[in-house]
Amino acid sequence: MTAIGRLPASLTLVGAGKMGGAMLAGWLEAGLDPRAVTILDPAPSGAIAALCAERGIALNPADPALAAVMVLGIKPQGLEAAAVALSPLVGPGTLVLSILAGKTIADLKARLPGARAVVRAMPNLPASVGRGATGAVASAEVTAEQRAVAEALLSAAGLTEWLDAEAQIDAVTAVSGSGPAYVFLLVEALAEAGVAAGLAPEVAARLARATVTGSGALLEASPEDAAQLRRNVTSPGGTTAAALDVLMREDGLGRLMGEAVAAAKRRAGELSG
Ligand SMILES: NC(=O)C1=CN([C@@H]2O[C@H](COP(=O)(O)OP(=O)(O)OC[C@H]3O[C@@H](n4cnc5c(N)ncnc54)[C@H](OP(=O)(O)O)[C@@H]3O)[C@@H](O)[C@H]2O)C=CC1
Ligand SMILES: O=C(O)[C@@H]1CCC=N1
Repeated sequence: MTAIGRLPASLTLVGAGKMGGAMLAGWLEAGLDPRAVTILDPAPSGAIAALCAERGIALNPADPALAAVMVLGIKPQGLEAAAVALSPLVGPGTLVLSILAGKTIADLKARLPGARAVVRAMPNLPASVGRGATGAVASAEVTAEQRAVAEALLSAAGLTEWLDAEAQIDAVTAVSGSGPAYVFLLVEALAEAGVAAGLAPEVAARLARATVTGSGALLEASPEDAAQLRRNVTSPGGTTAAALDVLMREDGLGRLMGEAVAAAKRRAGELSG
């Protein structure tokens, strides 16, 4: 990937776990200077420690400086405890970019009193291969320059959708933030069903995985929408129609997905505060 837009002059990543680490990889690939990055994480993984050593990224410096951008990649439940140490690192010119599920812009400002400009974003894990989907919303104080920087950072991970209202971000969390887990569960369930139908477990696992990755690739390459692609597989009176009669019945996948997304959205609301 080549440089995309206005990457920040300095960036502090707080919490370089699964999601923060994935985003960091995308930023470096997009051209962010590793010497402009500081990572704060009390127990970084071996991979992050090795990356920092290899690329000259500052890891847990004794006296971290104010940065143009502070990315919060810790768990929502850890915000309150982390905020004490982070507050002095947030100045009036700092853009706080949070990926914490549930934590509102007001929550972030309450925990980090120096924060003015806040972008609340919800990425997803395919960011680790540059194929993420992110929803984002900016506080009123975010300048055009800061928004361009946020756009560059988020777009390094893939698709970015700016939202009209912060209230929508819990729905984004429930759909695309958590969504990759639903897809991986589909692979697991399809493989298990294949075993029940008589396949060897390894064969079923390989077929299920290739079916989902192949369908994703087709969905991306095709101008047709998902419903039409589904119809393209479904021969009248054939095997797919028999399966879809089960999946599309009233209490089928649509209802289950609706309940699942509603539960995730509800949980995001519970994580606020
Ligand atoms: N995983 C995903 O697919 C997505 C996650 N998110 C959001 O990303 C955030 C992180 O999730 P995820 O990456 O899965 O979680 P991880 O546990 O993998 O990453 C969090 C990291 O933060 C570290 N950490 C804990 N406390 C502090 C602290 N005080 N200062 C600095 N670092 C700290 C953790 O260390 P330790 O392990 O030692 O606690 C860990 O390395 C969450 O808020 C989540 O809502 C958003 C979208 C998708
Ligand atoms: O499960 C979670 O809470 C986080 C947010 C979206 C994906 N993972």
